[in-house]
Parts: sequence; structure tokens; C-alpha cells
Amino acid sequence: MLRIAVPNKGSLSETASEMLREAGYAGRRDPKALHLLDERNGVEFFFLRPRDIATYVGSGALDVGITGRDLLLDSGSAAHEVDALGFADSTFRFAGTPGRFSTLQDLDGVRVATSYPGLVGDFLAKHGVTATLVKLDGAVESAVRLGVADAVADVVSTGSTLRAAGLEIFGPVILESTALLITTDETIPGIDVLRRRLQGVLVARGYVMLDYDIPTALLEQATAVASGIESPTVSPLHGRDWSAVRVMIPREDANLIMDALYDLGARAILVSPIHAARL
Ligand SMILES: Nc1ncnc2c1ncn2[C@@H]1O[C@H](COP(=O)(O)OP(=O)(O)OP(=O)(O)O)[C@@H](O)[C@H]1O
Ligand SMILES: O=P(O)(O)OC[C@H]1O[C@H](OP(=O)(O)OP(=O)(O)O)[C@H](O)[C@@H]1O
Ligand SMILES: [Mg+2]
Repeated sequence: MLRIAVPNKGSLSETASEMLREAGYAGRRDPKALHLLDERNGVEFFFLRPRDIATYVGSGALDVGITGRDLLLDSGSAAHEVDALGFADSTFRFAGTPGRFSTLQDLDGVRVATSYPGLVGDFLAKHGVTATLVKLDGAVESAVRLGVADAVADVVSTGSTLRAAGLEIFGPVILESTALLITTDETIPGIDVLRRRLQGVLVARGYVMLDYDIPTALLEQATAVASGIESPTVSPLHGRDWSAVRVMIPREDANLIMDALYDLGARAILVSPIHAARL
């Protein structure tokens, strides 16, 4: 039975659970449950704090887990990333009072507040900067205004939390983070199935199915507009010199592609969702 660590709280938890449900696994009925056995799919879920997931997976207590790249690196765990999961994208940045800092070297000798001392400490050491890290649990953006630090290092997504705290980003990007599937050993039985299922969810979210009819003489031009992941499926239309084409396209490009195909002479252009996929 594959043992999977899933975030129980925070920014990762809702989307992680949603992805697993879309991948066909059982969901928690009780939102506070710590453990869920999904016998039908041969997996067991453990709902843990996102920060602890790399520790459980790195120690081998659990086989595989979902966490952020920043949390994985901060933990110093022996686990490594196997797949990016397409959500919780963020950057990890330094910020301070506007005008006070401009380069990384300006941090020499000052206090930097963070919830990720492992990640930030490694980054500063690698760049030869000596700062005093002030470890906080969260809401680190308030640390400067409240006088416990001179600068902060934290997750930035829209930047609105920093702006609201009157802080400005400076210095290099510490890390680009995203949600990951992590393990110590991707050959553990069952991980391949989990990976294919999650990949299937990403395809179903990111792609749609496009169908259209086109005069056969224009087929080459039409399939050049949208050539699909492998190659389009083409079937003859009965009694006419037209062809029916079926191809997967990125969801975000669907309307642009439909416009281009219509201009070319395609008709009966239909887009439909993909509910699940194994490519
Ligand atoms: N605003 C955000 N946008 C995108 N990703 C985020 C955001 N905030 C946090 N994350 C990511 O989510 C992961 C977990 O962080 P999160 O803040 O949810 O955990 P936490 O701080 O332990 O929980 P909580 O904030 O509920 O106490 C990290 O990988 C982080 O990069
Ligand atoms: O750039 P933004 O879109 O504003 O997002 C970034 C903020 O989101 C997270 O906070 P969270 O809600 O997890 O609170 P925390 O700081 O207490 O962890 C993160 O720690 C930043 O504070
Ligand atoms: Mg947080």
C-alpha cells in the first residue's frame, strides 16, 4: 500500500486534495481527519503540516508527498522532487523598507526575519553574506515595522502582503517555488501509477479537445494551426470533399485557434473538456 503525505492546512492543502480527487482517489469526509485508507486504489493518505511533509518522506516513514520546493529545501530532507504539480507558484525574495537596501551585500550584519531559516541561511552563506536570522512562524512582513528585524525573506506571490506592510523587494531571487511530488525513491511500487494519474489531471486541466470540419484541400494548413501533442486524428466526411479533425490543444489558446481555423474555412468547430487522461 502506497503511503502518501498530503498537506492538511495552508495554501497547498485545498488544491492538493482537489487534484487527488480528480485523479480518482477517495477524499476526506471529515476535514480534520489525519488519516484516510483508500483500499480500492491501494493507497493510504496521511494529512500533515506542509512544513513536516519533507521530514516524513525524507526519513522513509512515508513513500511520497506533496509539498512546496521552498519547504523541501528549507527542511534539508533527503527527499527529492519527482514532478512539479502546476500550482502554488511563488518566488522567495528579500524585502525591506524602500530605499534602505539595494543589493544582497547590504544585508551584511543586519537582522533578517524568515520562517525558512534553512533556505535563507544556505543562500546567504553561498553568497558570503553574514546576517542574523530571526526565525518567525509566519506573518514575517510585520517584523520590520515592529522592529524585530531590518529586512525579511519570504514567499511572494502577488506582492500584496509586502505592499500592505510598506516593504519593497530587493536583491536576487532566492528561489522559484512550486508544488511538488517528492520521494526518496521513485521505484517504490505504486508511485508510477500515482504520477501518471496526477499527470492526467494536469493534462485534463490544461488541455481541451478540439473538433472541426475542413475542406480536405485545406487540411495541411489547418493542421499546421494546431498540430496536437502527437498528431491530429483525421477522418473523411461522408459524401463530401471535407475532413473531420480531432486534436488536443492548450485550453488558454482555444479561442485564438478557433478564430484562425474559422478564417481558414473550418466549420462546426467544437471545443469539449477532457475529464481524465493518460498520455
Ligand atoms: N500566497 C501564496 N501563493 C502561492 N504559494 C504560496 C503562497 N503562500 C504560501 N505558498 C506556498 O505554499 C507552501 C506552504 O506555505 P503555507 O504558507 O501554506 O504554509 P504554512 O505557512 O505552514 O501554513 P499557514 O500559512 O497556514 O500557517 C509553500 O511552498 C509556499 O511557497
Ligand atoms: O504575495 P502575496 O500574494 O501577498 O502572498 C504572499 C504571502 O502569502 C503567504 O502568507 P500566508 O497567508 O501563508 O501567511 P503566513 O505568512 O502566516 O504563512 C506568504 O507567507 C506571504 O506572506
Ligand atoms: Mg504561510
